[in-house]
Amino acid sequence: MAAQPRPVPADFHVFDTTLRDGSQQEGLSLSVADKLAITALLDELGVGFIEGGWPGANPGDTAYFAAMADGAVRLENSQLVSFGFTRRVGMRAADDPLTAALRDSRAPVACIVAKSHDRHVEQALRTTLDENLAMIADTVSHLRAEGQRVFVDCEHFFDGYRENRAYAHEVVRTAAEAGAEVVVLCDTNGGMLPPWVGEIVADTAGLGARLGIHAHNDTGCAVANTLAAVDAGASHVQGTVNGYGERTGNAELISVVANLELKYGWPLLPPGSLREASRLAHAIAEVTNVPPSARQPYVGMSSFAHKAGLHASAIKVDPNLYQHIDPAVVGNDMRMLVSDMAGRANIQMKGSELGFDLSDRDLAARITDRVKEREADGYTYEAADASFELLLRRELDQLPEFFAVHSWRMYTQGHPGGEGFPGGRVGDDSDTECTVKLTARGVTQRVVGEGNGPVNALDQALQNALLTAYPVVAEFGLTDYRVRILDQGHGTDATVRVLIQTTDGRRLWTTVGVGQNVIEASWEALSDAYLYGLLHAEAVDPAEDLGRLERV
Ligand SMILES: CC(=O)SCCNC(=O)CCNC(=O)[C@H](O)C(C)(C)COP(=O)(O)OP(=O)(O)OC[C@H]1O[C@@H](n2cnc3c(N)ncnc32)[C@H](O)[C@@H]1OP(=O)(O)O
Ligand SMILES: CC(=O)C(=O)O
Repeated sequence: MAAQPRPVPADFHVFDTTLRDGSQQEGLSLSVADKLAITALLDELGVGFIEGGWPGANPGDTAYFAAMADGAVRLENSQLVSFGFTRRVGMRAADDPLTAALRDSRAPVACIVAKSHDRHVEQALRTTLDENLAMIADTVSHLRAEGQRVFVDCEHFFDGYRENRAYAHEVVRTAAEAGAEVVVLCDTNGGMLPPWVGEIVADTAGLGARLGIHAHNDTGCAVANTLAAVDAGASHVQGTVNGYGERTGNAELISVVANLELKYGWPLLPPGSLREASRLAHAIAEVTNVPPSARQPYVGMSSFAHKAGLHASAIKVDPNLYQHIDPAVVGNDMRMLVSDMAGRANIQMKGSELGFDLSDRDLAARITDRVKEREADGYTYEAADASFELLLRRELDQLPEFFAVHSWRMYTQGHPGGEGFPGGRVGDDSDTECTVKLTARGVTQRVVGEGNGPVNALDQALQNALLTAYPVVAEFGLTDYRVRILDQGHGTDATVRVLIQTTDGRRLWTTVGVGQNVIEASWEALSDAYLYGLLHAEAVDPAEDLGRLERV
């Protein structure tokens, strides 16, 4: 582990702006209820400050602060922060309704954004450099007098420093002298690199103000820039969970904190909180409805997923050989992937994860070869764990026969004005039905399913045909269906891969099918989905015969 550069600064601040800057992300929109839910999760994570939004800027944010003031979420670890800007040009802070909204929010802390780049003052604010300083001093001292702690975000600080260092420093000095507790240096356009940030923060630290850092990720360096600022003297870090934010986002706060806790050895969150980080990051993603990135450092699904055979063979001896930390420290898990890059070790470890003893070298080698053969045909097992378990059981002869399919047939008929006809209306269905003949628990049936498309009809037919023998299949439902052409350029006779995700309301599983006929590939994935679901359903015994009732 890296050497500790210096002891943790006293009263180091972890400041979350998921609800304010995070919600400036394209496609992310939070209701008041969403914001309250995320507030509770952030408080559980244990960040020091939660910037909840901009009271007075929109009714939702005003309602959120009113709800917080009414005790909608009782904060155990965090302090609520309301965001706003300096008073308007030519006005008194005491007369500015948006400044009053900060106080009325009843948040104990206000964070106000101030211009610190001379060109922005003159071109965007359209005022003089002196008036901007007066706006900062007036707003900070007014809010202090009203009883709020005040942090100042210096917008475009780094770009401003490069064009007019003296003025950028004058802004920091003015804010601090007026009573700002922290002056936060913002890389608003996100164009900085770590050495530049380090140099500018070190130079600015000479002014004596307590400094913070707020970095955007436009160069892909937001977390690195945040750490560079901390190394140079910043003792307040701002960021968002899952890196949400304007354009390419903000510094990802869990990465920042995990780096400082685990690499520098600084205890920043309450004891035990970091172990909840993966769960909380995913819970927040559920609320924002933005799919979490699998490759997100520390908390992503793939952060500790191992695919290469060489990695797996070393990990079998000691997981730390290919992992920078123990995943449990951030509440994540190591996962072994099975693919054409697997060696015996991947297969053995995945097998043991699923409860199979594959320690026999020849057996493991045979299964590895089988996986590679199937992957060469287009199957993918890293994306379809359920199909891998079925393959394994088939190889081990440990797959009970839940049902035997004798035949299936698909019938689909279009009509003018319906789907598939030029000018036809989407949603005006063609007639699609599927007939399946199968035997389950001794009962043979021929059953028809209708659907709004072939896969839906297949699913309906299979479910109807299994219901008598296994009522539990009524709980199975498709949640995702993906088709990918594997050999592009082959036109309509290309090989396709179908991935189907299924749920029984408690868990999700994915199965794969491959073929030149998309319906056949779908059938393979679908029937394996039902097979896997039955295999893991409670109290289902395929050997129990329901009587040799032939219903054909
Ligand atoms: C870098 C950041 O991300 S800071 C956060 C930015 N977030 C947001 O903008 C989201 C919320 N914003 C809003 O809802 C609106 O922009 C409001 C309510 C704040 C202001 O709305 P409006 O009054 O209609 O003004 P509009 O957005 O068009 O322009 C901003 C005004 O604020 C002024 N302004 C910009 N920065 C500052 C500042 N730091 N201090 C004071 N005034 C400022 C601009 O000069 C402009 O003034 P003008 O109305 O005289 O032209
Ligand atoms: C304040 C802020 O969000 C920024 O400068 O990026």
